[in-house]
Formats: sequence, C-alpha cells, structure tokens
Amino acid sequence: MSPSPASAAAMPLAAEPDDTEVEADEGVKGIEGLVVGSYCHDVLLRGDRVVGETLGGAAAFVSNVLDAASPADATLSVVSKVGPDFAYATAPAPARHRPVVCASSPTTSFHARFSSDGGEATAHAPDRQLRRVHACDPIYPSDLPDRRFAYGLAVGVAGEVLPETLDRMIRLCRAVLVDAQALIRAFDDGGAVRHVALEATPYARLLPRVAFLKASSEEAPFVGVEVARRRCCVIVTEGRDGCRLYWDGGEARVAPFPAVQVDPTGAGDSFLAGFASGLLWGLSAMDAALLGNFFGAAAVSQVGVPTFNPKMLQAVKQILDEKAIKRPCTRLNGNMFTFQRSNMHDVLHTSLQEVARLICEQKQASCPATDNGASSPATDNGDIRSLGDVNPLICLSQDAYKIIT
Ligand SMILES: Nc1ncnc2c1ncn2[C@@H]1O[C@H](COP(=O)(O)OP(=O)(O)OP(=O)(O)O)[C@@H](O)[C@H]1O
Ligand SMILES: O[C@H]1[C@H](O)[C@@H](O)[C@H](O)[C@@H](O)[C@H]1O
Repeated sequence: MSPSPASAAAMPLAAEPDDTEVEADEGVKGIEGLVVGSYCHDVLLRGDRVVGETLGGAAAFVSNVLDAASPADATLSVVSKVGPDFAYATAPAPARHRPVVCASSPTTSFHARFSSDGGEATAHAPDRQLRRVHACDPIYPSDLPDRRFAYGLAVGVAGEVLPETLDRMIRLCRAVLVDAQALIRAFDDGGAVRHVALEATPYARLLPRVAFLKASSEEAPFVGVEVARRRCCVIVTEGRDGCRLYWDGGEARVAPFPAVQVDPTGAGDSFLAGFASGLLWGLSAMDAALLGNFFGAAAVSQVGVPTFNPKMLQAVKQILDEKAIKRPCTRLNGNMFTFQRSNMHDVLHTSLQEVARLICEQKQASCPATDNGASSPATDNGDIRSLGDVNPLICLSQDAYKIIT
C-alpha cells in the first residue's frame, strides 16, 4: 500500500514529562544509544528433543546489529542483567557490553519449542511455544546510567524492564523505541509466555512519550494498533512478508528481503536494531524500515545471535553512504521523524536486495544437502525443519551457541 498524503507529516519527538528533568538537547553528546533488556539462555527444542542452546535476549541481538550497522560516530551502552551461571560472557555482544552479574538470581532462560512436524507460523499464531524457565532480577531505574542519550531501546524479554524503568529511559533519551514484548508478556505458573492487553498495563500511559513501538503480528492484537497509532508510530513485523508502519493518519507496507531461514529467533530484535540504525543514518522511518527488514532477514539465516560477514557489512554501509538522503531533521538525534517514502526508497531496496541475494547464494553453496536426505537449509521453508541438520561449523555463530546432535 502506498503511503497516504499524511505520510509527509513529521512526528515530534517524545514529549518531555511534566516534571521535566531533561531539556531536549541538554547533555546529549554525540550519538550514544542506550539499550535496556537482559541477555538470556535460549534452549531450542524440536518436539521433545533439544537441538540447540544459544545466547539469547533481545539486548544481545539488538546490540549485535547496532554495533555492526550504525554510523561510525555512534556509540552504545547496554544495561543487562544475568546470573553467575551466565554461559556466554565471551560471546561478542556480551564481551563488548558487559552485563551486571546478580549474585542471587540465575540468568533468564527460555525454552523455545518448535513443532516437530515443522508446521509453519501463520499471521497471529506463534511459530514456537516459549517458556520462561528462570528469571533474573528486573532492571530498576537506578541501574540506568545517569546521563543523557540520543536514543534508547527498551527490549526486555521477561518483564525485566519495569514501568518505572521505561519512564526513566524516556527522561534520559531524546527518542525511545520499544519492543512490545517488553511490555505485554505475562507468564503462567509453568512459565509459558502469554500476552496481556497493553492498555491494561501501566506502560500504556507512557506511549505518548515513546517514538516507535514494534510488535510482531502475533503481538499486534494485544497492542491494539488502532489506539496505539494515535500515540506513537507502531510497526508490525510480518515475518517473511516484511512489515507495516501505522501512524496517526497513515500506514504503509515495507517490502521484505530474501532469506534462507534456519531459526526465526531474534528476527524481531534484529529488525528493530536495523530500523534504529537506519534512522541514525538519516533515513525516514519508511526507508529505515528497509534496513530493519534487511537485518531481520539476516537474523533468521543463522542460529542464535548472527555473525555478519564483514564484506556484507561494508557493502551495506557503502549503499547507505551513497543512497541515504541525509536530512538532518529526520535523524534520530534530530528534532522530528518523517514517514515520507524518499524517492530513493526503491533504489535502496534494490541495492540491499542484491546484497541479501548474495548472502543467500553463499549460504546455499556452503550448506550442502544433509546426508539423511532432508532438504538443505537453502529452502526458505519458513520454519526450522533444517535446524539441527545444518553444518554447525558453517551456519552457526561462534561462541554464542552449542549444537546438540
Ligand atoms: N523468513 C523470512 N524471510 C525474510 N525476512 C524475514 C523472515 N522472517 C523474518 N524476517 C524479517 O524479520 C522481521 C521480523 O520478523 P518476525 O515478524 O518474524 O518477528 P518476531 O516474530 O518478533 O521474531 P522473534 O520473536 O523471533 O524475534 C520481519 O519483519 C522481516 O523483515
Ligand atoms: O532470545 C530470544 C529473543 O530475544 C526473542 O526476541 C525473545 O522473544 C525470546 O524470549 C528470547 O528468548
């Protein structure tokens, strides 16, 4: 769908709270981002069989993409908590952004159970059953650094970003992007992940001061897109179909990129970070969503937190350098966002698509058909049929996973 005429409208940054602690520009030096959410242990199961153990947590996926794709002058602080049992301290993302180790609680841990018949996810049905097995301590407002940031990402996975912590983030950051999973997850007695209506949570009153709220299509009905879009821009990710942006007065679809999917975990996290990076490069929200889709597609092609090929990153940055239309007013660290689809949108999509195609081709070449006769992971089958069948040396990210054969 093409954007409505209202798409050219600009949206003011998050309004300052009543008892304003921070003047809009006061104390913001350079482009420093603040990511809040805990790293976790992910155990991947197919039926009852454990097929992999990986580093997880939206903060791990998000910082991985921001570190890789942001402009050179952008920096990042991550506030994350883990227990003394944390198994991935030397993996790249936690090594770069060290978590707080809590002596008295274990690392947050999830079991992600994919159906053993490889059944596909549908628009509002989950592709996996998630169960929280352990929960680390929440992140309190006092855990946040006492300085100003150009932008913030609230990316909790297990309810660790408390309402008062999000409120504090909004006061410290000029623009805050929120993953709905940080706000609407509830856990039953067995730890199974459920969703509650955002409107019924204490987070709802904070929405008018949030810049962007991202939800998966499964989460969207709980977010209440029609109400939420009047308060902030809502982005609904639609798996292999890309995403849709909804704002007060318009909506638009942004096209996806090809991917060889082996594990959907972290696609939404990587999308959000790619989107934020796009804003940092000076893209409009619509154009930045292309970068979100690009990194979402890159995430599903590896198990766990992906390792990006340096040549791929170089190609993406070169494209952004050449094609990004740099309007200071659309920068994340500027004053306004616009939703305008730039006249470079299609060119940007085509250029990034070429890079995405190359990654797929290289992946197809490096992941041969399995000796059990199963199809190679080269088929984008939208599920994890190939998880556990792929060659871990080729397809998994170093230090951040353990594959069980
Ligand atoms: N199979 C795929 N092919 C291409 N792109 C994909 C695919 N799956 C996901 N993506 C990209 O990643 C984005 C996020 O995916 P999705 O909507 O599945 O998020 P999610 O359900 O929040 O994921 P998760 O909870 O696993 O992090 C999509 O908008 C799309 O751009
Ligand atoms: O590592 C994953 C990832 O961060 C997902 O986005 C989240 O939904 C899961 O709970 C978590 O285990």
